[in-house]
Amino acid sequence: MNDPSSPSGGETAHPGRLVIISGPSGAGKSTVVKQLMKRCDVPLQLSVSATTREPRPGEIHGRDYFFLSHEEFERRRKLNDFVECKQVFSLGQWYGTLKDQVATGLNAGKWVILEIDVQGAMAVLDDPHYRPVTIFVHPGSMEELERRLRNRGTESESSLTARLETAAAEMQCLSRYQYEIINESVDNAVTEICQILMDQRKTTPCSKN
Ligand SMILES: Nc1nc2c(ncn2[C@@H]2O[C@H](COP(=O)(O)OP(=O)(O)O)[C@@H](O)[C@H]2O)c(=O)[nH]1
Ligand SMILES: Nc1ncnc2c1ncn2[C@@H]1O[C@H](COP(=O)(O)OP(=O)(O)O)[C@@H](O)[C@H]1O
Repeated sequence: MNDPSSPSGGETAHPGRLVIISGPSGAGKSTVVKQLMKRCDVPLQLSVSATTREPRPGEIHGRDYFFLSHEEFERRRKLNDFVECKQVFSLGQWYGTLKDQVATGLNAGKWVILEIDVQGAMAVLDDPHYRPVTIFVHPGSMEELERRLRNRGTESESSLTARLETAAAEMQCLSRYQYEIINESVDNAVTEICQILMDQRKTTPCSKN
């Protein structure tokens, strides 16, 4: 997946860009993005979101999310620290994209990946300041989605139900995205997304430096 248009060893004169990856909880977004970061020859940075939900076993503060109390999240919301923030599920948990994560990446010429829900994606699209590449990832059927969420073993029955209900609504927004990826095989999904980013990079005008 080397980019022949890259002038020298990956360091390019291309400016950074936002890449939104949305899709139902359990679609495989995190799995695909982790592989994408390793395999794709585009300078990527994953934006670490803030959330009020509890960490899952193995999740690390600052790597997977910034895990904040409701009070701290609200304080940062009032300080206008978020590009967008939403209460994603009917479980009362908040999620938000931090401005400093996005700014640091874009200023360094990175393609900054936002793994965010549909409402968050629409909020970013409404802001003329950003021209994100938008990608919707789903597993092909609701039955497969439920199987993946159950196999992951991270959700209570009520959380699982909320995620499946939200998923049905999110699928209605597929047409708002530029690209649809059906994540049947992780390898194929990664290859397809990487190709999209490399193609987009060729058409993104070069910056002055
Ligand atoms: N709007 C918004 N949604 C987010 C953000 N970070 C994560 N999400 C979304 O919140 C939902 C739940 O994420 P999470 O609790 O990690 O569950 P998972 O997607 O099943 O692993 C997913 O749809 C994420 O894409 C964010 O910063 N903003
Ligand atoms: N293509 C795939 N085929 C089968 N299982 C998958 C695939 N992609 C991801 N998974 C599994 O599905 C579950 C949900 O994936 P995850 O990356 O956590 O989804 P999301 O970030 O969209 O919530 C995980 O257990 C993961 O290992």
